[in-house]
Amino acid sequence: MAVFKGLIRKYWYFYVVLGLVTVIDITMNLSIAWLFGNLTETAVSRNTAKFLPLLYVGIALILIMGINQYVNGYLKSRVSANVQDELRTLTFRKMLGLSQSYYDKHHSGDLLSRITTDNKTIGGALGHTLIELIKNPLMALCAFIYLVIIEWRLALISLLIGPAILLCGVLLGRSIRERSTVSQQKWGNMTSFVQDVAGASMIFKVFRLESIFNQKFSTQSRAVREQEIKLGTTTSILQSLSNMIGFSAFVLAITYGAYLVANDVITIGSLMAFVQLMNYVIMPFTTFASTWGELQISLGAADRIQEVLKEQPEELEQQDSLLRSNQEKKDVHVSLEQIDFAYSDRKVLDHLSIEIEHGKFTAIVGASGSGKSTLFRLLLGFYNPDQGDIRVNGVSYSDMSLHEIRALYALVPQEPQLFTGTLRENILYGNPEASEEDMKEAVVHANAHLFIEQFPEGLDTQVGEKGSQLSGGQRQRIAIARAILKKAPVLLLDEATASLDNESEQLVQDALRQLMNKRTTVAIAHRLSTIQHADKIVVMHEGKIVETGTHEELMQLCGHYYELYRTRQNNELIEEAGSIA
Ligand SMILES: Nc1ncnc2c1ncn2[C@@H]1O[C@H](COP(=O)(O)OP(=O)(O)OP(=O)(O)O)[C@@H](O)[C@H]1O
Repeated sequence: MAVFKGLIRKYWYFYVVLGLVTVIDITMNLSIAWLFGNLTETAVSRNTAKFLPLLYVGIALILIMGINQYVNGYLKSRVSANVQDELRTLTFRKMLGLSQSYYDKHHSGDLLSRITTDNKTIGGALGHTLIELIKNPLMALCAFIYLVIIEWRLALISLLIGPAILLCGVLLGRSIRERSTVSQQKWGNMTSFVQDVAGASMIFKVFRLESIFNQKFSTQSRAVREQEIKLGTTTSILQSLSNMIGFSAFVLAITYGAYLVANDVITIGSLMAFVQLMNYVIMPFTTFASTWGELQISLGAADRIQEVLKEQPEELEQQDSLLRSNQEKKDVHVSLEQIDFAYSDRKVLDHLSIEIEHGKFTAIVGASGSGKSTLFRLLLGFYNPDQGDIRVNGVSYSDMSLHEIRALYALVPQEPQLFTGTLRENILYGNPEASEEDMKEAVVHANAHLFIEQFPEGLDTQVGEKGSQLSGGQRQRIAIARAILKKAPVLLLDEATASLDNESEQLVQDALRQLMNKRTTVAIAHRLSTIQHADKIVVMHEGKIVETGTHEELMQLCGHYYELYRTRQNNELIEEAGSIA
């Protein structure tokens, strides 16, 4: 509801004009009823002189009605488009500010369906349904007053239908809203599934998952269908009850009207005007069912958008940051002190302490699931430690804003994560204000110029969805160029070369060496051959640090690192032999 109220307040002036247009519309409708009555009276009294003036009045009424309806339609679609734009932008902005834990728990497809389908429903409601809900009772009231003037006994019959139809609406409205919310949730699940599958075409083709996915999709689509049928059933019951009540009142009133004409209580002209007016009284009530249903559906959609809007965003800015005033950001020393961290109740990091020294290369190694990526997530401020502290040049993360924390790092993730658009756009995401020279320098340092020069459109080449039109090594080098351009004091590398062949790896390694040169670097490494020259290697095991030292020191210990090194070296040799063969 809060979503609705805010938007109505914002576009109040549209609603005022629409209110005026509605009043003109009602006046025109009542005038048509008056015209019918008069024309009939003229015909009965054979007063042909009145025909022409009445015809002119009719033409004028039709013209005014036409213009008014155009203004009405235009304003409604404008409100609807404005509301949708506003809400979409608001939800998207909110989405960008959501915490990492929100993204961990919610599927992106569900967010997509809220921003698109739910948003459209709300736009329709605020542009159309709401006006109808105001116009219809007003129309019924005015027509009713006119009816009272013509014949109060007939008017009383029409009065019966209002409360009866409203009662049905109230009784069935809640069920419509609930069913539509469930239906939208199921739509969200289905959209998420389609998004997953469409983004993994190579996997479903290679693993021949077509029939399994077909089955899964059919199940989800059926679930949507069944929910929509349930929703349709309830709205149809409401619709048919309203129609039955409305038409019963109509038949009753016409019969009684005919009786009054037969007994010369009212004229035939009054009966004609009455029939028209009765339509205006009944129609709002019969259409009330569908408009009320639409409103309930849009309230369900508003609930789903409200759920996102009321999520607590990350606080990116913070007043009085100690780091800003204290330190020269380029010389960064990061200390992780006795960090404990758990996802829900599963402890992942246990009393973890690491010193990330300025200008040094720190490598993190350890078995899969030992908590290396989680450590990065904490460094980037995606999660707060449950215990312990992270300090930058002695300043605690709790005294820094998230903007400042994230400004400290450039990240080359394991999956390069490019965005649809050109190479240039993707590289500039590292620093949108960078000059053309800086960008080109970053491209050269990342060894990306070697392949970009071969593309006819150079930096303006489209990369495709998530960079699908580039090779793995090319994507990595674009991600490295993006990281170089950020010129952040600390570089985080997450197994950046793990999935590449030897040639690509060599190019990427060269690029990384450029990037790491004299820069504080933390790298998660699977290929231990790439970190032998690291200033410090931290070995993690089940969330704890079990060894720290240089490659030589750790090899002499003959402990975890030694074992890891031997196992991985064997694997790398096997891989190399495989690639040579
Ligand atoms: N968002 C999450 N919610 C709940 N548990 C998670 C989440 N992310 C990771 N985990 C769990 O935390 C543990 C550590 O995961 P993490 O990704 O940090 O390990 P890792 O050392 O980087 O592994 P790998 O080398 O395989 O990438 C794992 O047991 C994993 O299942």
